[in-house]
Amino acid sequence: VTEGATTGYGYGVLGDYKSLKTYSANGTYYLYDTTKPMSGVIETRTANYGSSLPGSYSVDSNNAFTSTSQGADVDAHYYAGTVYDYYYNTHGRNSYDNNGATIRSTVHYGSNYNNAFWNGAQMVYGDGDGSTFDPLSGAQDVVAHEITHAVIERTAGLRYQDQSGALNESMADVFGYFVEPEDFLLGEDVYTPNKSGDALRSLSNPDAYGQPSHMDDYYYTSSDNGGVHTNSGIPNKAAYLTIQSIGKTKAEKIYYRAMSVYLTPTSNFSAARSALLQATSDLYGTGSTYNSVASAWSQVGVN
Ligand SMILES: O=C(NO)[C@]12CC[C@H](CC1)C2
Ligand SMILES: [Ca+2]
Ligand SMILES: [Zn+2]
Repeated sequence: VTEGATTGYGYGVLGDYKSLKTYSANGTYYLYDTTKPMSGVIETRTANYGSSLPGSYSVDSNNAFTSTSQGADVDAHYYAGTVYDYYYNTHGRNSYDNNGATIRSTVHYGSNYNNAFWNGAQMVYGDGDGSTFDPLSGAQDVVAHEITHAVIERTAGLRYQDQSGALNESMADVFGYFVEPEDFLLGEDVYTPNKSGDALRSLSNPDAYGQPSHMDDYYYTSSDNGGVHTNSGIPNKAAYLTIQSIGKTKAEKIYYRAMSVYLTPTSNFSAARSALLQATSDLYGTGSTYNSVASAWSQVGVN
């Protein structure tokens, strides 16, 4: 009986063909990728529309994950692999813990669940209700957003409340862009499947989706941990302005260094500006690049 790493294929949430790193044992194929230079693996599971985690392995009898219900599994697995590759190839980081930890994802969580989250140990994705969301693993920027929450937990540890919480959200969105830089939108591939041209958030125009893009419009609220998904618009806009002025290649190095070296659990927006400027100085000195970062944060009212 053959056992070991295999290559299968499947169709993602949007019906797109994807090659998959699978594992074969006892005539069953698993979404279980052993090919990365990590001590762990990339594994994808299903909660089978329930809420107990981690659920059972996503399997297939012939290594062809082609049924409609397998789209969420296919994309969670494939995009987890691309996000792993991004952090390893671009920043030399080996998984979210920088020690090759297994990246575990569970899809088909709950019923018509319009959300996704990192629960401290793994990724969890709902299928959406087909109106607000398609299965959420169908968006590479969402998968990158979630895995970045895990990275943040192991680095800056930004407390999920008020300004540090909004920074946490913003860093997750910004790395969602760095991984999927085709637009400055977040979640557009799975958000409102029956409506085109919209998204969950925009880095370039936070205001288009009800987020502030300047400190003057900071939203003081007790809900959503102090509006973490609203006030993230302010650092998101600063990131957009930074990327537009110095380019993605420099920006992602600055953001990764700030996240992994300088930010702390209680960093607020002003501390983020300082962390990013310190990272910029470390990497590129205090010339035009430095001035561009400073200007971006001044333009959103953070000094
Ligand atoms: O921003 C988020 N979590 O903090 C979202 C909400 C919908 C997408 C999946 C998870 C992004
Ligand atoms: Ca996007
Ligand atoms: Zn988030």
